Amino acid sequence: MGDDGRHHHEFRARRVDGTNPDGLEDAAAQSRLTHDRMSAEESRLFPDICKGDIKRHKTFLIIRNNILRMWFDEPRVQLVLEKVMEKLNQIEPRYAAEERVLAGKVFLYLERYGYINFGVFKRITAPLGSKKEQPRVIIIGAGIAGIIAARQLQYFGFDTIVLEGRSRVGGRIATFRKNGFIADLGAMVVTGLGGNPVSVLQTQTNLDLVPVKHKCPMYECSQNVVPKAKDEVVEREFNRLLEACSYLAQTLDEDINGKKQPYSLGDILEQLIRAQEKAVREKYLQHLREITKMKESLQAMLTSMCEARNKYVALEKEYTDVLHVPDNGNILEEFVKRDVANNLAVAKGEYERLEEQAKQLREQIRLAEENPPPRLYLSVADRRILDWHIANLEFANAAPLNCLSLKYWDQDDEYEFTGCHLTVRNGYSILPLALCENQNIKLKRIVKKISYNKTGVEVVVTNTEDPKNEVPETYRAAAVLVTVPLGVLKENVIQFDPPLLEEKQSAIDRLGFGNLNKVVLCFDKVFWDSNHTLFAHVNASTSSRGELFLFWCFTKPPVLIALVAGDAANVVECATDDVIIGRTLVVLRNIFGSAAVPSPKESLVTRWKSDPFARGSYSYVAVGASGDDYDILSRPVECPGDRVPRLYFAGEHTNRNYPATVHGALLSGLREARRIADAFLGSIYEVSAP
Ligand SMILES: Cc1cc2nc3c(=O)[nH]c(=O)nc-3n(C[C@H](O)[C@H](O)[C@H](O)COP(=O)(O)OP(=O)(O)OC[C@H]3O[C@@H](n4cnc5c(N)ncnc54)[C@H](O)[C@@H]3O)c2cc1C
Repeated sequence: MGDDGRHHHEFRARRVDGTNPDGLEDAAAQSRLTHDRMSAEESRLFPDICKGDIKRHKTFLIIRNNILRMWFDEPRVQLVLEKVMEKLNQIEPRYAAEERVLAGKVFLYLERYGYINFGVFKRITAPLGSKKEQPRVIIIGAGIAGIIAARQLQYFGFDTIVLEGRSRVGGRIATFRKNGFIADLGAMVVTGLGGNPVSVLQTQTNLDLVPVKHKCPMYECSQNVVPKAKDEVVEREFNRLLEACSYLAQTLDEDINGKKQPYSLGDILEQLIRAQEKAVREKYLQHLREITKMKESLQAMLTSMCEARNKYVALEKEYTDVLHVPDNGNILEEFVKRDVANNLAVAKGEYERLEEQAKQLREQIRLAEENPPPRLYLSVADRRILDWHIANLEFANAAPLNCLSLKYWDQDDEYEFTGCHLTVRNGYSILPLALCENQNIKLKRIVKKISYNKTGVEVVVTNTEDPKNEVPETYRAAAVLVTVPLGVLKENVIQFDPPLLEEKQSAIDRLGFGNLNKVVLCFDKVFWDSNHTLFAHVNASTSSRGELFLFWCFTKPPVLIALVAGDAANVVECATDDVIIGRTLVVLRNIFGSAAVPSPKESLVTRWKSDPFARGSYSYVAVGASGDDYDILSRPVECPGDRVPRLYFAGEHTNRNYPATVHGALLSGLREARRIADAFLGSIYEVSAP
């Protein structure tokens, strides 16, 4: 998941800004495709076009980009092939039968892959799939991945049933609504709309998105506001440290004595901080040593000056004496006189030279003493601010930095969407609720066992509709799509028969599943600065850095959402609501004054780790894991000798490029719906190579 808007990764994806006049480039970029190049997936699906002449290649891209643009023009209505053909006819009336066939295939490909006709849109035609009898697919979990997959499969003509353990849909999209107050307890931020499939769903469902304002005042434990300049200096230092970590991630040899020894981001960051502290101390000591040396030189110089002065005084006396000797024209006496005068001039010159040198050295000592290098790398106050930035990163990754893989923690960075981060003012749950319409969803069905073989799948659940009489139920289908969170897979609460292969099980064990909690406080009036969407709270110690470190306030009714990240997120799991809410009010009263902060009208504390249907917040690349593990988790499972896989996996933890996010979960659902359709309906769009 992304950051809070305080510090930003560089956007590397193409900006979707509507500057190209025909909108084709934007349409491709919005679909995470390049307008003038076939993707790897397209090259695989259309080998004859990919290897064929440039003209065919161009035709493919024109058709593809135009279809995408037509979809983005009106995503509330199903885009049908007839309309596409009509449009293409206007653009290029000379298209021959060959191009028309191609257009049909491109259309089916875009639809099957979830580039068009996904989400909540008005249906115009019957399903476009094959005419064969449609098989049944069981989807486990009514989170965003499960619901979009079910919806898509239903659109393709499958008979779907969603089994959900909770009494509500949405999974980790969960909105608290009471007495007009709204607060998102799970996902809350849309990390840019450029390239994001959520932008289509926004249009379809009227999600009210508001940009996160970048300005974020930072309060110390007391009422003091951290000066902006100070915050900026420490933030720059934090980014410098991260850059150094990134450099070390590329260069550090993880092979120690022939044994793989992966590093964590946190360990290396702390080592760098310690190295900087040592370097700064070293530099300061060196400075003191240099001053001592200069002072010793000055001392030696003063001794020499003293000697020179004695010599000079003695010569002066000698000279006065020789001057008093009467001039009797004796050449020798004249010679002695001149010799003494000469020596006197030399001695005087030597004394003056030393005097000048001593003056310069004194000046050097003064300057050095007045401009010492810093004694410390970070003052106590600086370290607290740095810890705040670390907590912010721990929030984004839902894990303490010492759990994150140094090498791969940011492996998905290059897929970051463009545009500012936004929050959902009317509550994110609007999205899953809209997607659930006309879906066959069974709530309060806790899946206990999944058996699969060449004939199909069997899913055993506990029906908890009546808590006094929980009954087992069995569902059968041709295939099953498992979208339960990684945390649930890690707990082995679902028994797989036959058990999952070692490769998948070890990827489940390796990938991390973090924690992040929120404290929601609803008030009858605003007492914070309503010009800001966020304000930061700097904790007193490194160990408590993630505790209530950031407050969000963006809904109309006065609601504050405080974040608890890093190690502090797990502390929340074992404390009572009274303790946590009391602690949050103390923090707020320290910042705004006791009189200003009333008692909340409503309050709530999340405990995602203790939630049996989540077991944490979202996935991260743990020490020892890598992006490959997301791919392994996404692979379907085939029974030996079977024609199609029966067991499929979706969810944020199966999306290598977009993990830990709503859009990642959404894209994984679209991906698996396509995979199941390909397996059971056939790959209708494939063009055989010439
Ligand atoms: C606190 C928090 C903040 C977040 N913030 C953001 C954010 O700002 N932006 C963002 O993009 N993402 C954010 N995320 C991540 C985002 O919410 C998830 O990545 C996404 O919602 C996951 O969707 P999913 O369908 O993969 O899983 P889920 O939504 O977890 O769906 C899985 C479903 O499976 C069900 N289930 C579990 N076990 C069983 C069982 N045994 N039987 C039957 N059903 C079962 C669950 O009840 C659940 O409904 C946040 C998550 C959390 C927890």
